Amino acid sequence: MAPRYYTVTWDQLHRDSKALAWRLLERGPYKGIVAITRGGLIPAAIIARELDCRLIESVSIVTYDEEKRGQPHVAKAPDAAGDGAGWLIVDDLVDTGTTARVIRALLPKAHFATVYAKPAGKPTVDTFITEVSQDTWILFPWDTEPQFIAPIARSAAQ
Ligand SMILES: O=P(O)(O)OC[C@H]1O[C@H](OP(=O)(O)OP(=O)(O)O)[C@H](O)[C@@H]1O
Ligand code: HPA
Ligand SMILES: [Mg+2]
Repeated sequence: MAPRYYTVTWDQLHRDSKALAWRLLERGPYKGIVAITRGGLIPAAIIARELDCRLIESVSIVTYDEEKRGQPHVAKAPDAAGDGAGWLIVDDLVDTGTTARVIRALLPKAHFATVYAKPAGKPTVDTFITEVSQDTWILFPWDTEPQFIAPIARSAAQ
């Protein structure tokens, strides 16, 4: 069966990331933010701006090739952040929780936040904003572009 899609625009991503920043504010301050590249980079930048945090660390974990899941691979481990105490980890979403489990093993004491969460990944995340069903693929603005779509009447006639 073709996957369902949930399209996120830049504007929506900005608003949802700001909503996450509001929720995280009461738990702070944080020593710094660990962005999980690449998907966590833009939410992390928005949250860092709102929390007035200028220390940003990155971790690169590669789990997917487009929509196909593989074995998680740590392409870049954190340089600072120790065991994660006082640090905030930010990613765009948790899906199966595979990436989250790897980052939690690296930084067990950090607070882990994502903008979006699917049910299977929910137990691995401390704070998130919007839940999306497991059979839905989230289309982020950096993976899409606006294009011509035929009128409904024309596509329905085919
Ligand atoms: O909960 P999971 O099933 O692990 O899925 C979530 C992870 O998958 C995506 O990253 P991806 O591996 O596609 O790399 P990217 O961020 O560089 O696009 C997404 O950005 C999360 O990091
Ligand atoms: O639903 C998703 N959208 C984009 N990237 C992802 N990586 C895992 N799940 C997803
Ligand atoms: Mg990612």
